[in-house]
Amino acid sequence: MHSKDQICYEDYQQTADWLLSQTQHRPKVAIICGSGLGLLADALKCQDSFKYADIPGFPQSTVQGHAGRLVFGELKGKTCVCMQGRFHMYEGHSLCKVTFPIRVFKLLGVETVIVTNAAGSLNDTYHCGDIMVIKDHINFPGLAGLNPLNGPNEEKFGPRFPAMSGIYDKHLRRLAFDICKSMGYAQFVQEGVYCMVGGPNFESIAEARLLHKLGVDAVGMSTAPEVLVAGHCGMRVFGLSLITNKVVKCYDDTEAVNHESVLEVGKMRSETLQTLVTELVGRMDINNNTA
Ligand SMILES: O=P(O)(O)O[C@@H]1C[C@H](O)[C@@H](CO)O1
Ligand SMILES: Nc1nc2[nH]cnc2c(=O)[nH]1
Repeated sequence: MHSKDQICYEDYQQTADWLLSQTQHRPKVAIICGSGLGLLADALKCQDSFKYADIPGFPQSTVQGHAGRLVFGELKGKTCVCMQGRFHMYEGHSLCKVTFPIRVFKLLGVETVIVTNAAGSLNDTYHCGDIMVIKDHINFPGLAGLNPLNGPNEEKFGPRFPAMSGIYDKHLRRLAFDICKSMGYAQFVQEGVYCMVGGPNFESIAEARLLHKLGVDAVGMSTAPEVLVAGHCGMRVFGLSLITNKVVKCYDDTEAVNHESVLEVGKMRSETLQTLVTELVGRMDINNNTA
């Protein structure tokens, strides 16, 4: 490792080599579980799991609802790796640390990354418990210069100036909608724009109104950095937001969001999300290699 915040190619490689020496699984798909959505990992068969604390070079989860385990296993015969708990900028991690696992996944041979998160809705037609297929994002920290790709570009991963148009794979989005229709989920599945803010505070009313005016459908505190880094190294990206609350936009509204209620809605929808992700992985076009 160079300086505290600078991570070099060999650091990612060391962690990947360690994981490859500890498991026979050779994942093609990585799944990142958002707040309260860690139960997604329970669907994996033939599991090998590792606490983040035991993985050389891995950051640590500090947020309630993020177990801090990396789980390898099979979903519908496809080998996956699942992060039960992600890292957020507001925990004090640098964005290189937040996205460290993504580059490790690339070196493990992962080709598709599925990101999930808990988010508040700005779109008046959305309801608590809705699932939003992410069509695109607005990355506020990124627009302000806080970007995991800052610093010397690591050409072995990708280009200096990666495009982000079409980053959320159209084919997978369409497939997700087909699955939702056939499972009877269509009435609570939406497609929209996710916005990342830094957190850890939830939005003020003026901020909520600003996001609403900008056309944001759902707001959260994660996802965009992981998606940037996955896109930079050529991985296919699919994203889901679980709408855990409506963002307060009215000064007369006395309700206030809290993390506990976010986790509660996560629990309520965990089985549905598990089914959707399992079916999606099952119907994905990937080559499944084993060690
Ligand atoms: O990891 P995600 O983005 O799902 O977590 C969201 C944003 C905050 O970390 C937390 C707020 O309850 O949920
Ligand atoms: N920023 C933000 N993150 C969330 N995560 C879950 N709900 C919310 C919300 O309302 N705002």
